[in-house]
Amino acid sequence: MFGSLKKKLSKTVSKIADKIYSKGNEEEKTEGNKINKINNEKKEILNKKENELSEVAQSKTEAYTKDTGVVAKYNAQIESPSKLEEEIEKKEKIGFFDKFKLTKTIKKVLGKDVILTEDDIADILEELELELLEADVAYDVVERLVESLKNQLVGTKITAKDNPEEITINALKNAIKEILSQKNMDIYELIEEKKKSKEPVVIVFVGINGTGKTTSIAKLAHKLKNKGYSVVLAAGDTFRAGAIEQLEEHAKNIGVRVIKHQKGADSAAVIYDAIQHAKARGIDVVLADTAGRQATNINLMDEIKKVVRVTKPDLVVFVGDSLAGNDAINQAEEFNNAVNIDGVILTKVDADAKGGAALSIAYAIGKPILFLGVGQRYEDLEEFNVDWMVNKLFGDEEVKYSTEREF
Ligand SMILES: Nc1nc2c(ncn2[C@@H]2O[C@H](COP(=O)(O)OP(=O)(O)OP(=O)(O)O)[C@@H](O)[C@H]2O)c(=O)[nH]1
Repeated sequence: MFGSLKKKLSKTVSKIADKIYSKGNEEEKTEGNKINKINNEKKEILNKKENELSEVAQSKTEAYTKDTGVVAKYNAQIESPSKLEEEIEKKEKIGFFDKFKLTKTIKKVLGKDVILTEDDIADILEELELELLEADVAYDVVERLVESLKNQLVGTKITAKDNPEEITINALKNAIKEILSQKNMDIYELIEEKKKSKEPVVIVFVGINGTGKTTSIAKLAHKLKNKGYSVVLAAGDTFRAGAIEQLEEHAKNIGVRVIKHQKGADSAAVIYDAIQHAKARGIDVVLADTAGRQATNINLMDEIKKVVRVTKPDLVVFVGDSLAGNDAINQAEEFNNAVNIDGVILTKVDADAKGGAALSIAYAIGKPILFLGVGQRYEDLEEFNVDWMVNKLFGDEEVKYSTEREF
């Protein structure tokens, strides 16, 4: 899952890390040259001073040949180089502060401290932009991600003790967390809340044809039932041939009831009846299917507005097909404008190598992804949260999903 996105992000990590190392080496190389230069200069000074001193000592010796004590002093100086060096350092005022500066320079040079400039990573970020667009990540999301990466990396000091790969991965993780920072929604909390007032939670599923609404309803019913909640389904897709029978098949497999009318009946009426049924029997959750519709079809969009107006659901969930990439994002925006989506279920993520929709859809409409459809079995519905996504994108394990079909 998210295979190609994962590869693209790890490529960026290694490119930026390489840039940090090479810049550090450059600095180290430059600093290395500086050290050699300083050492050579020092050697020259030492040699010059040594010659000077020996001339002085020579002339002194001549002048004071009588006084051997003095000669011994000068000889002693020439004999002990460290003493000589001290003498020279005093003379050439290398002294403590100069020494410290020298050490400091050496420290900076040896410390490989690196501060990335915008130019250092401009090409890498440009390449990342293209790669993300290729993975169907929405343009605004790509811009936001790259901007965040730049703000975190440019101008920040990276020292020898830092690990450039770690620095870059953390910056990318932060950028992705920023993009997926929509307020999360805990469906179980909502159910517990409504149970207190003996009211069912009503969830209406909307989306275009074939995205996986009916299937996702069945998977969620399966999940809720396993968590001990009672569920009833509303066959609100009275339009598509076979939709009611498909939902009945799922209901039978999972062991829940379906409230249905005949084909062509009013969708809002079916859902309304299912709500009354749930209230009368103290059922916890009503999951309402609706007919798939193109967001561009004004009449069908008016119908879904009526369904929401009449049934007043607790949640309107948009079901998007991750394989549709940017189209899924555009559809989510259209439905959100029409009926104010509360959350998203993104289906067929198991079959979606790109992964761009998962990164973009929540950002595009400012609403959280609630679940991901990851296969064709009833348990193939993953609860979505940011850390889970980040772990999938940067974790080591290769996630393999079963290709079994249960429906
Ligand atoms: N691999 C995979 N297939 C899925 C997933 N979710 C749904 N599908 C398949 O997608 C196809 C369409 O699913 P439906 O639930 O019938 O879609 P729908 O939105 O109800 O379709 P309409 O009733 O036409 O609106 C079916 O073959 C499902 O098995 C998923 O997460 N992974």
